[in-house]
Amino acid sequence: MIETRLIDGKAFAETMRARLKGEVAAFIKETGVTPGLAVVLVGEDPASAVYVRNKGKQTLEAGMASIEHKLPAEATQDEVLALVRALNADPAVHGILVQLPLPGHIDAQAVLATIDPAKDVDGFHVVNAGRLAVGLDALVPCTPLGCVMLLKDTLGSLAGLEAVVVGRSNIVGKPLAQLLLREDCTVTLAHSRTRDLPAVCRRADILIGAVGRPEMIRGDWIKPGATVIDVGINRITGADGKGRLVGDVAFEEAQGIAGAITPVPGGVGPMTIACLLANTLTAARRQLT
Ligand SMILES: Nc1nc2c(c(=O)[nH]1)N[C@@H](CN(C=O)c1ccc(C(=O)N[C@@H](CCC(=O)O)C(=O)O)cc1)CN2
Repeated sequence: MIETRLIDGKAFAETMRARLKGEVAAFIKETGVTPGLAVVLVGEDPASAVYVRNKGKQTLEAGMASIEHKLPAEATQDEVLALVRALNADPAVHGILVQLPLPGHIDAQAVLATIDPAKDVDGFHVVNAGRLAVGLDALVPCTPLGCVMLLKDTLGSLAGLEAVVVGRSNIVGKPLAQLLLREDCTVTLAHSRTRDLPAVCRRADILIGAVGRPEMIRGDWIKPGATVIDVGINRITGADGKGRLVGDVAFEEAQGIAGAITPVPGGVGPMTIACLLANTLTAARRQLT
């Protein structure tokens, strides 16, 4: 029986944030400029409100400036676009993030396309997605970046490994596939229409669940010894009537089969904000040179 190792994203992210704090202080000393991150929240989605609050808190703890803009759920598309344009023009703002999901009446693609690519610390603008795809320097989406950091910390070189990413979203699946290609993995991007998904997953040395379906990936879909990264954060009600968070992978079933696995919570999630802070410092550096 394999002893499954836990990949502690929470501890990794804490170490990363402590290192960043030192780098931010050195940057401020050298340039006299404090990196600024502006976060835009539209509406009252409770989970989004928590993420935005945590982003603001961790931005300040890292020694950067945090600028929060909260718009009501009824805000119009023009109002959101006008705010993004004002942030593009503000020299004190080096990173801009519009919290997703946006209310249904707002065209998220149009909003993301309005963010200055140099300030696009989420890496969602088509310019950054395109630059990543062709191997140029880009601001890279935070969750996929965090996944690759955890993988490299766990496995060392990823070259030649079979990676299967389950989920083809623009914010996780597609950029993660690009990043894994950049690490010389052989990448399969699987999705809801993939034929015989369990068999495809069983080929993976690296298996990534990024599909947003609670515990869809079962223990017997995992190749013995594989490294499993669970991006899913699903709120479910347990048999006891209490709410809890589960990932896209059946965590208990994976024990004794996977070589290593990220938990939910405490795995990939904390890496998202740590990578956002790293991207903000990168964006500030690039804007000053
Ligand atoms: N503009 C963006 N919107 C969204 C992104 C994003 O990267 N950019 N990602 C998610 C939400 N998100 C950050 O925004 C995020 C999700 C989860 C966590 C996290 O630390 N999760 C904890 C559990 C927290 C909980 O109890 O709910 C964990 O996994 O341990 C941080 C950030 C969608 N929107």
